Amino acid sequence: NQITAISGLDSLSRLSHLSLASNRIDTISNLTSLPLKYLRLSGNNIVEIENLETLTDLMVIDLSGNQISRLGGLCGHSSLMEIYLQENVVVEREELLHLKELKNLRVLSLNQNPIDTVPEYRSYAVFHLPFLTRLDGQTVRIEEKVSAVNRFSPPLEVVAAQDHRTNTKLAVQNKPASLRFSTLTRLDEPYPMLVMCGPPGSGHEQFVRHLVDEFPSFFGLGVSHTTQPQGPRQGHGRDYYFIDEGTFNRALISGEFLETHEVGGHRYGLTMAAVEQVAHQGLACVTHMTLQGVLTMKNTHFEPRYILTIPLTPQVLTYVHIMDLTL
Ligand SMILES: Nc1ncnc2c1ncn2[C@@H]1O[C@H](COP(=O)(O)OP(=O)(O)OP(=O)(O)O)[C@@H](O)[C@H]1O
Repeated sequence: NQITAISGLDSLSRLSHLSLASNRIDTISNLTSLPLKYLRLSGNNIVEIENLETLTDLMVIDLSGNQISRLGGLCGHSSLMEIYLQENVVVEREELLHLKELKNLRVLSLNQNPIDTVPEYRSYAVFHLPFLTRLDGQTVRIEEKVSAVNRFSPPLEVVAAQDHRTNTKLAVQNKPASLRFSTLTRLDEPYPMLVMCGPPGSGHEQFVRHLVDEFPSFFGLGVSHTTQPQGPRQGHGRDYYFIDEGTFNRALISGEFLETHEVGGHRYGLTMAAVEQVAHQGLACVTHMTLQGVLTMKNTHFEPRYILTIPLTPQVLTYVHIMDLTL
């Protein structure tokens, strides 16, 4: 039809299905008093999803074929099960975050929107809207859900495996083979190495330092490289090798690292050379790292002993629980 505005429906106090598709409506209005469950406004000129706050029973909304770019107006509609928004102008994938709280949402269509071409859009949607069963007309497969989680919130094992794969590949490709002191030990007796780990603030770093100070004829510190700025009490080559992002990347690409990890926006990595430097002195290498670093080390040919330190404060115990420790 040629309807340009919604009006005259106020008295329909039992109206649950309404279709005003293929008209010339540009604003959603005058629906607030209706107990709508199904609302079809496809093929209009609507720019904004608005004035729907009171439609708390809404289960299906079809706004396909409009000019909509933002999804904020759908937030809070917890009874919504199906949203049709194909052929609109949604660009930003962050718009999907407005739908995160819609726990009953099973079907979402956003095909033929610019968002369609945003890299990893589907995976992003599947990750943030885990209850969806159909997205853009296709069933959401369990494999997609798993790979979306691995992409956007990967379990430590996955991060560690990827880290190990990268470092091993680069080391094999870009580093000449050389005789290593750490591998000159007998086959039945691998190079002795100790890795301390624990949640932030657990004191594993001080523990390592005490070990090296008290038993200098047995332990040597495997000093990691980091992009974190050097603190006033920290020594270059003693606590860490403090390097910038570019130097870290070059070392990574040339296959220097056994493992790398990012903590709090800073990067950390233990190089083969750092271990070799200790092995060369006939000492056992002791070092400290995060849990993911440990999991990467477990993929290497080294067979360190691992010690986990956990201060028994409630915050740290929560952290340990979150990390799902399976050392
Ligand atoms: N090569 C590495 N790989 C992975 N993690 C590392 C590596 N080197 C250091 N880390 C870890 O990075 C984290 C941050 O290091 P940082 O020196 O900032 O310690 P911190 O903030 O003082 O924390 P803590 O109190 O746990 O020592 C620590 O848990 C440290 O063990």
